[in-house]
Amino acid sequence: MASFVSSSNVVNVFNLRKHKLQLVRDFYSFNFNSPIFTRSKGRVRKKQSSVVRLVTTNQDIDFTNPDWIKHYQEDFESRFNLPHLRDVLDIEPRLTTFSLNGRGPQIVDGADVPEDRKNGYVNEDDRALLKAIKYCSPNSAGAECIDPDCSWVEQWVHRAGPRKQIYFEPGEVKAGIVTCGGLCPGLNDVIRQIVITLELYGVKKIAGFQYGYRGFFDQDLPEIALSRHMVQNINLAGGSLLGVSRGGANIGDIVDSIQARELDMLFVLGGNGTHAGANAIHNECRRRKMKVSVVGVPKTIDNDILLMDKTFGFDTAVEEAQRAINSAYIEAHSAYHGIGLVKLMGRSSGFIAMQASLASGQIDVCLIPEVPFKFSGPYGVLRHLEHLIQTKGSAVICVAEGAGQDLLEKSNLTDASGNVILGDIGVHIQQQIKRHFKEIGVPADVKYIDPTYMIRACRANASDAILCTVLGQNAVHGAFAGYSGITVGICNSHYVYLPIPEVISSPRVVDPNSRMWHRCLTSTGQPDFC
Ligand SMILES: Nc1ncnc2c1ncn2[C@@H]1O[C@H](COP(=O)(O)OP(=O)(O)OP(=O)(O)O)[C@@H](O)[C@H]1O
Ligand SMILES: O=P(O)(O)OC[C@H]1O[C@](O)(CO)[C@@H](O)[C@@H]1O
Ligand SMILES: [Mg+2]
Repeated sequence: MASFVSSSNVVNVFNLRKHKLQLVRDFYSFNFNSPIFTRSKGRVRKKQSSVVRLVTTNQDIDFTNPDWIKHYQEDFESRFNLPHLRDVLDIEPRLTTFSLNGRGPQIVDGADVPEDRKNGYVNEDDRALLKAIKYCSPNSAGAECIDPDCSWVEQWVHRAGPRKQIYFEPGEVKAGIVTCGGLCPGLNDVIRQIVITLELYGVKKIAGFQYGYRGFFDQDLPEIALSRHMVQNINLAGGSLLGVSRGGANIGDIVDSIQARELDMLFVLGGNGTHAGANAIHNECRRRKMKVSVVGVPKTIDNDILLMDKTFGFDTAVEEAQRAINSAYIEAHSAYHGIGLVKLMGRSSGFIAMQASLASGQIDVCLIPEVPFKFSGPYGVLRHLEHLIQTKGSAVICVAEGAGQDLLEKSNLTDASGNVILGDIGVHIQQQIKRHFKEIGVPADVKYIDPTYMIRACRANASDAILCTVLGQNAVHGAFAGYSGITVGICNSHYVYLPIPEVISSPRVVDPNSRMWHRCLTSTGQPDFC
């Protein structure tokens, strides 16, 4: 069976549930020998009455149907429709208690909204455009096309922000916050902002759950009562006030615990795994007809959540990674035939390695999981290193932890959450380089730096701190608006709400055909290692 497209942004488009449209890799990588295309005056055209073959679905997109865009958009709209408590519960909204004037008096139940505050709320029907580029052809750099003619198809997603109508009585709300997975700069900023915004609505009971989902069932981990006073300065330090953990998420037990603790809202900060858990919690609450809003805030240093411009902590990680790269450069540059090697995080996505390489300008070779490479042989990395040593006298390599796993022995080991434990590509490369230069009789001074935990234990930089602030506020606005099973994000520079399944069906990855990867290659000057 054909595999799916690996470009994250194309995956978004085709990241479809059972009855949805799905296209196959060979279609989207434009296999021009495919029976569905013909060539005409150098342009690729689809053959008349061609219907793109679809996998795992009974439904095809027939691009010869003049209404296909309309159907596509209807389908898109239904996929991105936000799950709401109203869908399963008979509940009425009330006027918000959230004052747009910050410290101004809160609007009391039944009172008229003062004139000066009427225009500041986000309407439920407000939308933001997910994609901003119209590609002329599938051959345009980084093209994300739906049909072979790259037709312009508007894709609208829901705008985030405070609504005028809310679905909870703030004074009666008990809200919970939990942070799961690995650390990420900015976790404390988000916790802080959620607490502050909840209090602005008038919420008095805010519970922090300790060490990820474990905090819901481990009797030795009591809830932490959170208040503005308590979280005021937590953003000044990295880590998570609440602690994090992997594994141990039994959804039934967690929902029992939510029920027993009478939670009305749950804010879940975490990556793909955490969001899968949050969505399962949302579904179980829904099945039990519980009035609980479950809202995610994507936390992934790897930046591997679909559709989003970036996730919080990523910028900070890149900035920190540059320091390691700079050290590697100085070591390599100062040594006789110095080779600096830096391994950065990125299990399946090379964003940190790519961006840090671009930012530093000191990298000669950047290796990421999305782009296979040969290490030895005439077109391999080792041969290029020989060339760099001959011509420049030194070289610096940046490798993402998930890169080149095919060169290592598979361990089949997994961590507590079921994530595959990867082989150490950094150590492997270091050994290979040392051995190779010894074999060819050329001296090489290899210095290996692994700043893995240093880049994620630090506090958020300014741009991440702002992102965290907005995401934290929007998470609370989303819960009060009655949404559940959603997450917050920044898409195409606008803040939006997205249904969880749409952002976690696969990890977001670097598109090897994207402008950004090409810019990285321009910067490093590396050849294709294959
Ligand atoms: N498919 C799933 N369904 C329910 N819970 C899950 C699922 N996958 C992971 N979890 C739970 O979510 C929590 C976090 O998962 P994981 O360790 O994979 O981190 P993550 O959220 O992906 O963050 P990171 O980016 O740091 O890897 C764990 O407690 C794990 O048990
Ligand atoms: O050692 P830990 O805490 O499991 O985290 C390591 C993992 O965390 C990640 O940064 C994701 O958060 C991966 O890139 C990395 O493999
Ligand atoms: Mg994960």
